[in-house]
Amino acid sequence: MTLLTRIRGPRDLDTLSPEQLVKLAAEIRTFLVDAVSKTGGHLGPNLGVVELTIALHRVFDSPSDRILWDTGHQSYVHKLLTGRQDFSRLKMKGGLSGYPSQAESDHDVIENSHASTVLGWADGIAKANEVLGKDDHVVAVIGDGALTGGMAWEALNNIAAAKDRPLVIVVNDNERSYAPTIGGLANHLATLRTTDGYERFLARGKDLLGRTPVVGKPLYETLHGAKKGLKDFIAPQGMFEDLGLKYVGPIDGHDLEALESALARAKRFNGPVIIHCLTEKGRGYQPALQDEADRFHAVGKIHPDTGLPIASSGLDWTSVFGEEMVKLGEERPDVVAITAAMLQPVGLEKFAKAFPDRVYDVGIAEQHGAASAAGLATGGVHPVFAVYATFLNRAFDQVLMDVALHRCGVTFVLDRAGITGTDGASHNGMWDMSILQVVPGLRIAAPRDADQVRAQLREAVSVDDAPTVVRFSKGAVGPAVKAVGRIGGMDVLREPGTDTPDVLLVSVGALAPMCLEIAGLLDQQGISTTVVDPRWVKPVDEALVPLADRHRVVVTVEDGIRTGGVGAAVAQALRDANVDVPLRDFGIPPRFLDHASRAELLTEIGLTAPDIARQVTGLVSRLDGRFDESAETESAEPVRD
Ligand SMILES: Cc1ncc(C[n+]2csc(CCOP(=O)(O)OP(=O)(O)O)c2C)c(N)n1
Ligand SMILES: CC(=O)[C@@H](O)[C@H](O)COP(=O)(O)O
Ligand SMILES: [Mg+2]
Repeated sequence: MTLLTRIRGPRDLDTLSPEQLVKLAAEIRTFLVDAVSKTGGHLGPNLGVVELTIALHRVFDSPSDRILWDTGHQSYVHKLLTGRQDFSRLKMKGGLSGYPSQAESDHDVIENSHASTVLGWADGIAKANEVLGKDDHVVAVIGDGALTGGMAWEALNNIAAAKDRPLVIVVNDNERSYAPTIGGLANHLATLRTTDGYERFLARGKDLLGRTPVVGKPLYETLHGAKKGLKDFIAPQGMFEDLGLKYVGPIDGHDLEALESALARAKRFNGPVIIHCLTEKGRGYQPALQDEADRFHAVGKIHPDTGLPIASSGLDWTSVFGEEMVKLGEERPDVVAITAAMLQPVGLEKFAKAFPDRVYDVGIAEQHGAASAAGLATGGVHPVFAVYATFLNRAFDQVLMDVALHRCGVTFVLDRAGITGTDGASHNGMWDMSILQVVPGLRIAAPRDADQVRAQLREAVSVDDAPTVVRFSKGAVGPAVKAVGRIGGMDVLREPGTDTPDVLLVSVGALAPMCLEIAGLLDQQGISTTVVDPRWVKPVDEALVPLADRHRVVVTVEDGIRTGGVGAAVAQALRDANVDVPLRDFGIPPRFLDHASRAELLTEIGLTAPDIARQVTGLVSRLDGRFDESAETESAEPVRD
């Protein structure tokens, strides 16, 4: 029986002595390394918040007091202390989410993994408490990386204005996002970090002066009484104080006593207060062989003792992009790159090494990244903004009104496009082909394999008067899919074998192998199919409508939301041309998908070859006047509304 197994809820922490709390922290670290090395997950961030989370749950009374986590990837310890200690299926279907989950616990609030939102939430909950006369506390934990996001400063501006509205902000400062956090804010935090902590100075002063004869005691009280002046003396006026926020720190984020003391003081403070905690990402984990540059921010399954990955994923989409970017960088001195604090995850590490002066890490600031890209293009260079598809959502207006309206030649490379799965609903890159459909002039490429990534990236950066998008999936690249012909701008992947084909199957991006499998299954039903890959899915290829007119049915298959997606755009093009051919569009339902593997989710939403072939067979049978009930069964869609 370990101390950890005795903790069934936060109040069980109250029974532990200081020595037991230190032991508990050690047990939690051992648990995290053992569990997360088996499942994969955010090992580093959680190793860094063990003491902080214990102290938070001892000082505050969750769930009546709200403890909110920015991005939520560092909430494993919070889960362990709030009754969730089965990590055997972490991030897997039916197992614990890798982020807070209201369905899992009343202790959880913010489920989405998009950074920099926690202060907005906290501001709102604090206002609601005020309206309802509730004196519950609100605590927001935000990382130094998330603090570089613009939303955080919009919220701080509001929070600082309400001097009598209690709100505790814990800055979890481990100096890194994936890599070291960039920018003026990071520099300012570094200054504060090096300042002799107010608490430490007082403690040292008390100790030093307390030891001197009587004269020492009054002097200490005098100093303590003049703490404002003292603070000015020992800590430069930080911008937080300039904003009107009480600043407490820096606090050693691994010293339980110091943490509890600071949090208890903040709890009594009748206004917004910032606790600046210094933590170490990956603390306590020094595997023999692997010194992860990103301090084990997000690991796959690893050997716990070496830190090395259990399995390599082979050639992945990200690497193909990264390699081609280096070649482009050599050929095109005007090509520059932008990342939002994710240089390595988006594949720009090699480009940065080759061209250190032509890559910009803007912090977790996608909106700024997009607006800055408009400036870069206007200034005469061609920016390639590499970003996860889901994170571009928040920069939609900048793409529309800064980049597209001004016809800027900017290329957005969207990694993790389509269903990613295990990081939960907010990480699926499922919205880009829908929301970007409405951007005038913007073109979208969906490469189907490695060769097409290389080719379409080059086509994209050759466009200097409009935004271009190249979107591809997460993980290993699928097999090369060769074209057998070309119609307009579209690659023909499979000829129908007849002059009067039944189905035109429009295959989008990485789903090409599945679309060829669908055509094979239809073949077995005597249904002839032409498979085309439009390559550029926006705008709809001019040759697609006349081609559709030569078929009985059009089918589109995309790894994106159906609503407003490629299928919808093709349907509109057919309507605009008065081509009356039935169309069935297959894609992701417009709902949030609970965490599971990509394969499990594709199966659950019916985005598989057998499911689609069955539905298309039913459609064609109906056209032939034969209706086969078994042919069309609604696919299970256990997704959350
Ligand atoms: C809008 C957005 N952009 C990018 C990411 C990817 N991301 C996840 S965690 C992380 C780093 C967060 O750094 P920090 O806030 O300091 O937390 P730490 O991991 O250091 O605890 C990033 C960039 C994200 N979750 N949300
Ligand atoms: C929390 C966050 O947004 C990232 O750390 C993300 O989880 C990484 O996703 P990948 O594992 O797909 O790179
Ligand atoms: Mg950090």
